[in-house]
Amino acid sequence: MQRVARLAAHFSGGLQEPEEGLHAQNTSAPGDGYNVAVLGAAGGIGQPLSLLLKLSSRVRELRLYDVANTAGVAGDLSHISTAAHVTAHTGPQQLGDALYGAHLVVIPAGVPRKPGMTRDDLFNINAGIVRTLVEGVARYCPGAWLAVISNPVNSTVPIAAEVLKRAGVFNPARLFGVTSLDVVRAETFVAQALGVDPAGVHVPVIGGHAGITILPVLSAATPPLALPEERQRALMARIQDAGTEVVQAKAGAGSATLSMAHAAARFAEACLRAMSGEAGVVECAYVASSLTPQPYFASQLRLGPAGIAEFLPLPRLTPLERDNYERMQEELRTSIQKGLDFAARQ
Ligand SMILES: NC(=O)C1=CN([C@@H]2O[C@H](COP(=O)(O)OP(=O)(O)OC[C@H]3O[C@@H](n4cnc5c(N)ncnc54)[C@H](O)[C@@H]3O)[C@@H](O)[C@H]2O)C=CC1
Ligand SMILES: O=C([O-])CC(=O)C(=O)O
Repeated sequence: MQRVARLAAHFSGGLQEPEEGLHAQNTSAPGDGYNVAVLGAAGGIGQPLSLLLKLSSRVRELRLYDVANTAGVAGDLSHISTAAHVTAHTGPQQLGDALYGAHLVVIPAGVPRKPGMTRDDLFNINAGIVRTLVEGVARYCPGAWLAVISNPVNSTVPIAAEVLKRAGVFNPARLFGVTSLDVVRAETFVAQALGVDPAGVHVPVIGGHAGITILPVLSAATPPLALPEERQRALMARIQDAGTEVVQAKAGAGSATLSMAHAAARFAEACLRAMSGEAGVVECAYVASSLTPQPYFASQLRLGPAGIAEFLPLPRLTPLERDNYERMQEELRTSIQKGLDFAARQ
């Protein structure tokens, strides 16, 4: 706790611009792996995500943070014979130790949907959780890459950005809303339609992470997909409603956790590969963007050692996709503004 006490004392006057040395503490690229913190690690997503990260040879330290039950999850995972060293951190007093020196922070903390709810119905609880955790990121690991899973992603990412801006440490190249599950689902359902192995399928998904803001660009799928328009519509709707499909199947016991853990682990691994200098890492994520009229938008990104290295141009859209793109604008704008308004009130 000593190192955190020192930092906490440094910032005791509130969130201030950290010293140059603090920015530097988590921007190096060590040869022996990276420190990854999972905030919300004891939850439905957090546990299987932490398991998958424990299996990654790129992870040096796996810091598990939650408000309860972290010790049990960490003790359990720590018996797995892989190199990643697992530590447990419970409650706000231990957030600093979980975050200090982290290269990548993944946030699945927050409440999930029940049947009949929209993702936006989670805003009132999750907005505050994300704000508090990102204040910790700003304070203890301001240079870390930050991947936000907590819903509603369309609003929680703008909140995270505002918190980081207020602390003077916002780096738009390193803040991501995780939309990989939409890509994973699109790949799965397109592979089923094509009758091929999903491993060889690629589908960009752009926009946001709720309902019609999820736009799978089926016309840009590889291998190409030639479906009548009615089947295309049905496939788009299935991908857009896939989260709800799981919420209903779980009947009150939560939302997607296992597929989400896989998707988040895939995204985290891509971040670590890019950090370590691997070329050609491309992922979709919801980020601060100037590709469209909305200040946040999910699109294909080339990741490099310092974060987003390039925004790939949006794929050419068919009239059906263009119509969906136009219809999503108002919902995306409203969700982003809701996040900005929340952050401004604090
Ligand atoms: N981006 C995406 O594609 C997806 C996002 N989600 C979202 O992920 C979030 C988590 O879902 P689940 O893991 O299923 O929920 P869960 O309820 O099973 O787990 C959430 C965990 O967060 C912890 N938590 C609550 N407040 C916290 C705080 N202040 N600090 C640290 N930890 C805290 C809880 O103790 C719990 O362990 C939900 O908001 C859900 O909507 C879920 C699936 C896909
Ligand atoms: O649907 C939900 O509430 C969880 C989620 O974001 C998803 O599964 O895509």
